[in-house]
Amino acid sequence: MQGTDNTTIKKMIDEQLSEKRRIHTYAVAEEAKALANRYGADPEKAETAALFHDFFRGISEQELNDYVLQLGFKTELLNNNNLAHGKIAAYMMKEKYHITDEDVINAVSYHTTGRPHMSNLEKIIFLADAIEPNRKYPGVEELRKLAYQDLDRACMLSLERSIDYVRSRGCYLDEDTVLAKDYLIEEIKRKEYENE
Ligand SMILES: Nc1ncnc2c1ncn2[C@@H]1O[C@H](COP(=O)(O)OP(=O)(O)O)[C@@H](O)[C@H]1O
Repeated sequence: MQGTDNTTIKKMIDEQLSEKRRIHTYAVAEEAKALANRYGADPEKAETAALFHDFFRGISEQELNDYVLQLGFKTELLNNNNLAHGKIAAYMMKEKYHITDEDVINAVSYHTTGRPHMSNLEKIIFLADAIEPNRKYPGVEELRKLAYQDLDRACMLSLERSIDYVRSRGCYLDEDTVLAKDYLIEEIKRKEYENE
């Protein structure tokens, strides 16, 4: 794959990320590789996307807002690192680290929200982030199990939970998650129909 190699990215992680984020990042990378092997995706690409997914999670609010404005992201991303960090990482992967693989870049860009028509790699990164072994929240075990049984249904479950969680907190809900869920409902129905 073109661009900065995974060994170099790991050195950057060791030097620049906090211990907690480093542990989470490496755990997502291991989980993503395992899911890639399970579903026939490329483990090296899965690792690259996982290594970058939270690389810009720790930037200051000022820096975050500068990126959002400079890059022309929607204003809802201002002061919203939950939604902005993946988009910023995706941009920096291309511009600074010369990663050219669009699937890897999209997997990072949409790892928080999901989106309709997600590729297998996008689904894998979305789920690996949600189920890596350090994650502890009600229902995580059910999702862990489902992730290795049915990629689409596992994504659906996690998307539904994200929507409920964000709504319950009264926060801005990015529509990509709702659109991703609606898309998967139809996709699951379509696959069932084809298999009948
Ligand atoms: N559609 C959405 N709109 C707003 N917030 C969301 C949406 N989807 C997820 N979130 C929230 O974004 C936060 C960050 O999630 P995530 O990117 O998975 O964490 P991290 O990248 O740090 O591992 C979570 O608290 C989640 O509830």
